[in-house]
Amino acid sequence: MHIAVTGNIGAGKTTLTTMLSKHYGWDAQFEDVDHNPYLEDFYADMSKWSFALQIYFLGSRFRQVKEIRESGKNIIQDRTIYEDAHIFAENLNDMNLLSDRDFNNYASVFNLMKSFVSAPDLLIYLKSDVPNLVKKIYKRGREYEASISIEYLSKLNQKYEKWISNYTEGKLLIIEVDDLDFVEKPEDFGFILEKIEAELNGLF
Ligand SMILES: Nc1ncnc2c1ncn2[C@@H]1O[C@H](COP(=O)(O)OP(=O)(O)O)[C@@H](O)[C@H]1O
Ligand SMILES: Nc1ncnc2c1ncn2[C@H]1C[C@H](O)[C@@H](COP(=O)(O)O)O1
Repeated sequence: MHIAVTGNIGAGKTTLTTMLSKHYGWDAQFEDVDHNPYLEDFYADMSKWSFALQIYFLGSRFRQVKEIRESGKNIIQDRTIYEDAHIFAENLNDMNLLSDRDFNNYASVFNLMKSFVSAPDLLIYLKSDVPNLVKKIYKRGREYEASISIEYLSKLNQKYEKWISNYTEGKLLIIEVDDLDFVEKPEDFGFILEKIEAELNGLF
């Protein structure tokens, strides 16, 4: 079984992925953040580094897709390859931080890869508004993310809403996380588990 957690920066994907992996004993796949050779430079100069970062994330995410296909294990994944293309790369192009030429080049590689990508059995979308995302990014305290603007997060949130409203590739569970504290409150985590189990009824 393949479950993926999706959502904007700071929504709580890594936290929930870790908790679900421990709770169910599933293997977890995380994003390539700490050893990412471009992320810090990207936040210092988005226009200069956007193409290199997108290619890096695309390769790293495709490696995960391959692993999921080959492993045969139950896997929970922190963010999907769809988000790189349909949320981040598209948004950078909209904001003129990724040129049309580079975006088209990127999109043609992504479209080739897409035929090898299977949708997760369940996609869990953590929906959060921008002030709450800002609070959680601040709480996490990665220095290079201090430059993330409200405008950038708002545009990403708009892209997420559009993408999720058109998502038909598989089962989808939307969780509004702003009034939940699944880190500190076991009942909030229990609420999420109930929703997941209702969606996966029969697969467990
Ligand atoms: N529902 C929540 N309630 C309280 N704190 C949360 C919640 N979700 C995430 N956090 C905190 O917010 C920060 C960002 O969460 P993280 O899981 O890294 O987000 P993401 O992986 O989506 O970027 C972390 O410090 C985490 O502990
Ligand atoms: N495809 C991407 N383009 C730009 N930035 C990206 C992409 N994928 C992830 N990121 C950034 C956003 C955050 O700063 C870190 C980690 O993501 P998070 O949502 O906090 O787990 O990488």
